[in-house]
Amino acid sequence: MKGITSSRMKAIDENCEHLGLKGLQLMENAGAAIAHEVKERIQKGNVLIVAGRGNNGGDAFVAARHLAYDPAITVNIALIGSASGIRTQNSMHNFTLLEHCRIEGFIEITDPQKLKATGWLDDADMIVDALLGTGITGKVRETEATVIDLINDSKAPVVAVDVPSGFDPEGGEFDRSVRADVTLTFHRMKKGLASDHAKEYTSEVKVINIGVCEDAEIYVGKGDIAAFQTRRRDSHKGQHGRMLIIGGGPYSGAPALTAMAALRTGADIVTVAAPANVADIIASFSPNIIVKALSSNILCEKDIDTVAKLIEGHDVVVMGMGLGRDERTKDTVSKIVPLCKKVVVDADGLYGIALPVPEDIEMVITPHAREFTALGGNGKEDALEFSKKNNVTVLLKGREDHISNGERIAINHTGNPGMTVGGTGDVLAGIAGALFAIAPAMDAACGAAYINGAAGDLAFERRGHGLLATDIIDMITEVMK
Ligand SMILES: NC(=O)C1=CN([C@@H]2O[C@H](COP(=O)(O)OP(=O)(O)OC[C@H]3O[C@@H](n4cnc5c(N)ncnc54)[C@H](O)[C@@H]3O)[C@@H](O)[C@H]2O)[C@@H](O)CC1
Ligand SMILES: [K+]
Repeated sequence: MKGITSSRMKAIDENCEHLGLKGLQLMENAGAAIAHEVKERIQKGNVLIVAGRGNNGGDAFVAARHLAYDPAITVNIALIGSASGIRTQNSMHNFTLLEHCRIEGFIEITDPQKLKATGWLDDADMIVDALLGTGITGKVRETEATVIDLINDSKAPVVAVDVPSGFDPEGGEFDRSVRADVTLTFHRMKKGLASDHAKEYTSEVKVINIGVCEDAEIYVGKGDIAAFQTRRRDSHKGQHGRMLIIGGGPYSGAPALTAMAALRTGADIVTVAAPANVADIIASFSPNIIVKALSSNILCEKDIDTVAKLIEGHDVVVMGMGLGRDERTKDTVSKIVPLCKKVVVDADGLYGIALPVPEDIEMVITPHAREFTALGGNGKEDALEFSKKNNVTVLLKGREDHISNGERIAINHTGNPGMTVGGTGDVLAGIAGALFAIAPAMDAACGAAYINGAAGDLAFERRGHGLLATDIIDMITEVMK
């Protein structure tokens, strides 16, 4: 069973919130399921809840409330850190409710020895491990590290909440982890829990339905762009994407639109490699665009060395807009693809690519229905099948956009009929490239479809059916605020 990443889970949670399903409701279901599991395993006795200060701990506070109502069960709670340090509203809400419940003992732990001294670890018939969930970052720090060791030293069986604390939900290296007797993970299997080495820490993994709305998963929503809306304070130049556009020749506006859209999406550096006849025109659109002139009036084989050097200095290539369909250009496009690690192909570029895409290249394509058909995707074959068969992430544009990486399909509903004007596809490719420079292909394609459509909807509010591609670019920052 394949699992999902923590960021994907976060996006689903946030989409639920925007649909009106509160995180508090999901937390209630998660906590109730933990309590249910504990009671399945012990009918009476002492339960020790070890909680951290994030939502993972919040789930356990809910479980504590449910368990404390049972007269046969005694609940002790060890909170790592202090109550004032509880980081989320939902967790704090559920913590506060415990004042009105029959909790036997409560202690704030800043020194792990204090937990040892309570004797709770020895007396427990069951431990609920809710120190760290999908919010873990980096190596486990103190006090948590020693508390994990203490839980592992205890003889009591352990129910892990979402993931065993310390375990990397993404499947990467980790320093230490709780060894659980059962792991209750919420909504979907997490990527790390599905890995080969996981079982030693998780034992049996039960995937618990916590009532997520299906639409939050199928439709692209605000949650899908949340990860692109924040930046670390210590960010440095270039860290948010260097993008190379290969476009222009017969046309000059298209690559300029792509470049401006990418910059407004947050790309740090955007370079356009364009045929000599249009290079100066593209540069004249904006001083923010770096332009490199190619050898002649169309992209051709002579340009490959220049392009290869440029590719090395960029995270992602976006290719196709305004290139035209000269046979020499199509042939050159096909020779450039193998030089790329990450590439978005749009418009005329789609006529130069060979499918399936080799394993070591990550490609996003952004065809409309006619281009999709030209690539061999027939109307009946949906984006999912096509994507799987051809090792490519597809963003199939239409009244609703269908996006797939061969594993799942997402549908985007933002956008409006005003966006049939020329240039909107170039804008979309620019947004997709900027996001792909810093994120996995599927996340980038979903985010781009949403942002492009939502910016188009804002442009429509102001301009109606007379909206222009440049109006959409102007609205990108509003959507991403
Ligand atoms: N709507 C939602 O967001 C839902 C979230 N759920 C729960 O929420 C969890 C995720 O919650 P959060 O994002 O608040 O994160 P967590 O509760 O997993 O962890 C965050 C806390 O851990 C600390 N921390 C992070 N890395 C650390 C390290 N290496 N060493 C020591 N401390 C560290 C942080 O300072 C923070 O206090 C899930 O695992 C799940 O249990 C569930 O309630 C279901 C609904
Ligand atoms: K946990």
